[in-house]
Amino acid sequence: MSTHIGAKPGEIAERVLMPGDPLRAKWIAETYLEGANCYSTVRGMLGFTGRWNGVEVSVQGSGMGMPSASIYAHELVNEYGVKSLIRVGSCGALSEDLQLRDVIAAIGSSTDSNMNRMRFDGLIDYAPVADFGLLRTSVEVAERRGIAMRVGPILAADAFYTDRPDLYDSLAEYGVLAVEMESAALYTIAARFKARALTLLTVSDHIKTGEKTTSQEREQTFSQMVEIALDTIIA
Ligand SMILES: O=P(O)(O)O[C@H]1O[C@H](CO)[C@@H](O)[C@H]1O
Ligand SMILES: O=c1cc[nH]c(=O)[nH]1
Repeated sequence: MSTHIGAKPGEIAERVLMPGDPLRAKWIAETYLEGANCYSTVRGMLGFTGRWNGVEVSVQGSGMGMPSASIYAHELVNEYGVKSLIRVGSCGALSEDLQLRDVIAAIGSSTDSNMNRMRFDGLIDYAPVADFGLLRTSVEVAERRGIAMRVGPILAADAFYTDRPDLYDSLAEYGVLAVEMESAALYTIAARFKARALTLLTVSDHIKTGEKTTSQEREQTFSQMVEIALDTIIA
């Protein structure tokens, strides 16, 4: 086992879905994966492996925020040989034309995190981006399934509760669709260690209108996003 994941060697598939919420991981495993087995309960951050259409897929909770997600992405890739990671998360919509439950594929992720500034000595504003192959496949899968998925840039923020909503308005003017809390770190770690990563999101909150889904809905009802992610990761 690694420091934060209790799986034995070989228990985690090369293809992993990563929700922040460990109970969303459990719901995905129980709802979609054939023969799902729980390989880790360390810190309650559940992980499961099963099969989707005959292909081994794992689902690993990653917690909230970039420090937590970085730990899981780093250990999955470096200690368990994971090659493809698709985050399946919730987000707050910044763009007026998004509705609750819309699905987004994040082509790139701006961030207010300091992690990459430290990586590049504050000299480079590194641009974390999705793996093009996974992104292209997810678009094809969404089209095939008749799901109107939006593709665009998002923000990965350190804080869920912001003191600077004005910055969200500015970002929306620059085409940023939504805010979540992990994708910039996920894309950076995948790039650094030669893995593929994509973030898919479902709009759980609307920052402009104040509409929101319940915690139970965030845990157990984002099925369109999960189905796109599963078909994409085995393609
Ligand atoms: O629903 P998950 O995947 O946890 O994602 C979003 O929800 C959490 C905040 O409620 C943050 O982790 C954010 O990125
Ligand atoms: O980070 C997040 C996730 C969901 N909803 C938000 O408003 N922010």
